[in-house]
Amino acid sequence: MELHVALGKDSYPIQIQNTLLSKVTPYIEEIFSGKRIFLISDDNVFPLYGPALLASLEERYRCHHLVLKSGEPTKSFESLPGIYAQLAKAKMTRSDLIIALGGGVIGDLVGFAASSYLRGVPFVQIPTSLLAQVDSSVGGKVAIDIPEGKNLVGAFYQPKLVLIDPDTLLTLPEKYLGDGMGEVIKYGLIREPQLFETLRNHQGFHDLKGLQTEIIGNCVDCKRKIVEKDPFDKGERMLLNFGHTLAHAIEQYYDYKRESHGEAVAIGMYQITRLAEEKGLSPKGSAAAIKEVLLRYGLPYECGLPLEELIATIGLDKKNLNNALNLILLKDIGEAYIYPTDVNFFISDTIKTI
Ligand SMILES: NC(=O)c1ccc[n+]([C@@H]2O[C@H](COP(=O)([O-])OP(=O)(O)OC[C@H]3O[C@@H](n4cnc5c(N)ncnc54)[C@H](O)[C@@H]3O)[C@@H](O)[C@H]2O)c1
Ligand SMILES: O=C(O)C(=O)C[C@@H](O)[C@H](O)[C@H](O)COP(=O)(O)O
Ligand SMILES: [Zn+2]
Repeated sequence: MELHVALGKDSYPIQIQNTLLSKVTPYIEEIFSGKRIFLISDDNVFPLYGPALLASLEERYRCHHLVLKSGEPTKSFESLPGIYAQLAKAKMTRSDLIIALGGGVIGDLVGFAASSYLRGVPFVQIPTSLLAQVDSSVGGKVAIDIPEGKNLVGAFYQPKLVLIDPDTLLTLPEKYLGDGMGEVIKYGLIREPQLFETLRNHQGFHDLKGLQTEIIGNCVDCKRKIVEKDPFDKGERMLLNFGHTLAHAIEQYYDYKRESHGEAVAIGMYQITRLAEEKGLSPKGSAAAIKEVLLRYGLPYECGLPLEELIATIGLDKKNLNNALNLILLKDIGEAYIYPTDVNFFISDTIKTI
């Protein structure tokens, strides 16, 4: 499947196809006429896919590479000096190309490094986790986490090309398939009721066999349409943040070391809907429907944190504009809306912990 993100001069193609990783050069050639490529990956992904990918690229390009420690803490300020130093050592210029090979951590971090080194070096996303294939590799949000909050330092910087090979999911550990399903369930809830129905009728990622590539395409296409209308997150794109106000606060609370992003989003979607139901802002029964599907995909719906512990971080949410906190709530399963409010929304007589 081929999709195209139409963003004027920042437009780019997305290829989704099995075994794609073994034949990337023609796709790279279409968007890049330079000579030098710098590939960045992590220490789980590189040993699996890096050597073969580099070998094929080296037939045509001069290649350099850097392997970073895997895990969310790598998506931090501390990783940047090392990346910039290696890019400088390789004499990378704005007419060269950076490739991010890995999950969302590598995509977000490398994308941010690419956006800032020389004020912008072109980059390509080759996502290898389910989460990165359905969500983070598309749309150009690149960022690092800081102790004060998730993704608080970043940029909008679109890749030149996204290459998605669902076969890489064969080596992805079960836990991270669950993480990706957190974002897949999000698409079902905000915009894709039929997808949600399909998810409701299956049990776990493996049970979706035969539908997996189609589901990845469905999610990417859903995100593509939203990003094309609102690339800079000023309105409709905020819907992609369903569950994320609480998710980001939970991740930050545990210093990005306990709940992974997909798990935190799962908890965030259920808990915000529970609060919204209590206030009559979402239909009764929607939180229960979310919980049922989360459990089917091995995802959590609570983490035992007192809500009041999260209020200060919620105040830093990026959807907070002109003193209004823009929450994303469900009008129905498959339809989300923006609800401008303030942190008092999170003060409830009955819901004290999430
Ligand atoms: N930019 C966006 O729009 C956006 C969207 C959603 C999430 N995110 C970000 O993405 C990050 C989470 O991404 P993630 O869940 O991919 O985490 P991750 O990058 O940490 O990858 C999860 C784990 O899987 C390993 N891995 C990846 N692909 C593999 C493969 N094919 N085989 C074996 N192991 C593999 C990684 O080494 C890592 O250990 C978070 O920082 C989140 O904020 C960004
Ligand atoms: O692309 C978007 O827009 C999203 O909100 C996708 C989210 O899944 C993703 O986690 C994103 O990084 C969150 O963005 P942020 O602006 O809230 O940091
Ligand atoms: Zn997310």
